[in-house]
Amino acid sequence: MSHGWGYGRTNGPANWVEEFPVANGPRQSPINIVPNEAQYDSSLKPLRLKYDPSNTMGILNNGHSFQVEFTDDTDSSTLTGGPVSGTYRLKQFHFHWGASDDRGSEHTVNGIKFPCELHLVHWNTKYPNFGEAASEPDGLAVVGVFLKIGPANPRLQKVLDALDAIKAKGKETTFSNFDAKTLLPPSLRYWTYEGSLTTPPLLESVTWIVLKEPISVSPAQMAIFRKLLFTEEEEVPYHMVDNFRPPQPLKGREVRASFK
Ligand SMILES: NCCOCCOCCNC(=O)c1ccc(S(N)(=O)=O)cc1
Ligand SMILES: [Zn+2]
Repeated sequence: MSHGWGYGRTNGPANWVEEFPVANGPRQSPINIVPNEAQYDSSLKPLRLKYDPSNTMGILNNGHSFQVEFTDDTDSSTLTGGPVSGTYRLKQFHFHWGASDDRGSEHTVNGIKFPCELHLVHWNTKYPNFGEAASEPDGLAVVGVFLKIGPANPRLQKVLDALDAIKAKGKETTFSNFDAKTLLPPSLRYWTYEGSLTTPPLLESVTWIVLKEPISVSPAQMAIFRKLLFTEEEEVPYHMVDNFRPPQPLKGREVRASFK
């Protein structure tokens, strides 16, 4: 690709393989989840998410999405249980969304796209830091949460209210004391499979944990996501929309369910 990767016609998901050949690898993400083909695994443990709001560091527009970042120098915000062994620390959460409510999620369920998908990114503390963990097959665990059109979500609104300050690529602002648990649905029932980062470098280091129950987002709230820009302040502005990779081949992988 002549310029950095993105979601455009010349630098989007179909082009990523040119610079990142792992794009055609055996454990790429996202995938289409077919609930009837998921194997219930009674040995899967309940997911344990413990998030400390005081770990919230800030919020950043990185030109591909926006992310809320957490300090990860202690075990105060962690994922344990579920399909993983050991302790994984929360590093950031971010979203993927569409230009309209008919698309936007990365994972799909029976081919159904949701308007938005939340990713809570955690790294395995058996490795010294996120960067090292990201290149290990058991290095990362990402919790995916679907957002479905419905009533406005007041907990999500706290995040959306910060977006005015980070409209352009590279902008970041203070954001503190946010409890990421408030973005989770009541049920933590999940599907899990071995996959990858869904953006370059597409590293095959992610244990995916996709929650079955969506959280709500209103059309007006979706419009706020779409005011963000892929571009820097002085550039010709392009709205940050359709920043999702489509589902990738399963290549024989098993998708397990934590529920019957
Ligand atoms: N710099 C040393 C190696 O860095 C590891 C690669 O990470 C580069 C930044 N990308 C991410 O952190 C990153 C994190 C999560 C997801 S996703 N959408 O799969 O949840 C995609 C990308
Ligand atoms: Zn993501």
